[in-house]
Amino acid sequence: MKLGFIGCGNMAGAMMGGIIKNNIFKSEDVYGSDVFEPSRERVKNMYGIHVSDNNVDVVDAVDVLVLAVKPQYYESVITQIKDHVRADQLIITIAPGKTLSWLAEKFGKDVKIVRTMPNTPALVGEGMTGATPNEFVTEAELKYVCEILSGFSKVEVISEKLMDTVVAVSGSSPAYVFMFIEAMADAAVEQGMPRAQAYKFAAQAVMGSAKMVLETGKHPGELKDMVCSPAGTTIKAVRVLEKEGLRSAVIEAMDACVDAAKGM
Ligand SMILES: NC(=O)C1=CN([C@@H]2O[C@H](COP(=O)(O)OP(=O)(O)OC[C@H]3O[C@@H](n4cnc5c(N)ncnc54)[C@H](O)[C@@H]3O)[C@@H](O)[C@H]2O)C=CC1
Ligand SMILES: O=C(O)[C@@H]1CCC=N1
Repeated sequence: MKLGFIGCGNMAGAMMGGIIKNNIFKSEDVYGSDVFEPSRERVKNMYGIHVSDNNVDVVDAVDVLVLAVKPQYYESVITQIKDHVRADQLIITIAPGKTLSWLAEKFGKDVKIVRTMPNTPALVGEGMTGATPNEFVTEAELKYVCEILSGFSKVEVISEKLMDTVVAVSGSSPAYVFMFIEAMADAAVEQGMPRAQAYKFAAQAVMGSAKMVLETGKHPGELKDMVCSPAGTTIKAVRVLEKEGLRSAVIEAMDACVDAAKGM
């Protein structure tokens, strides 16, 4: 089997890395096309894949095709490739807002599509992906696509109506987490800690906390309570975070993210 990417930017690169490292595909079986030469050179040098400036070359060469361009280029790319897409090919999309019905209309024929939303922690093998198939994808094909996605992430098959939520809670959320880490590190630097060390402390605390949620199965509130000693340091910080509206800020930010996804 051969895998192709149209668009070889940040997200495609992160996906390729995990897929090749975990031997889901060998580099000689991975193809990528991009209009921008530095993008092509980057993935060629990093992963040793075949690259081309012609999207149709990639469509013709592969069994599974990932559309990894920005949402605003989806329509022109689909127009360019639709006559070359074969009925037995699997198409994976990664753009927010591009629904299965929108995609079906643009392809104008029966095409097997799995709509997904990955995230950039794929780059370090810790991605999270939501996936939803259209009616032409068999159970075995969906399982196969999930195996590919597992090369760089955990995978959940979800109903399409939750896809905009997945954009907010995992597609975009690494950006909010990076801001949180940056803010904690700024505070530590203010207190006198060297910056590199501050990032290490803050990032490891976030990673360990996330692992506790995933591995203990305990409610996040219970885990928070375990940190808050009576009359201790943490509860003072928690009080300020509540006063400054941390929860509300996060919820409003994610509502804005969902609205933006719906508008694409
Ligand atoms: N960056 C992220 O965290 C995530 C991105 N996505 C989605 O992944 C897709 C790609 O995003 P990024 O990788 O971040 O963007 P990017 O800008 O890093 O990469 C897109 C690539 O597509 C190329 N390109 C543009 N027009 C093209 C065309 N007509 N034919 C071939 N290549 C073309 C560009 O030269 C660029 O290298 C988008 O739909 C985005 O919404 C999804 C989840 C997370
Ligand atoms: O910001 C964006 O539009 C893309 C989709 C999810 C993450 N990045």
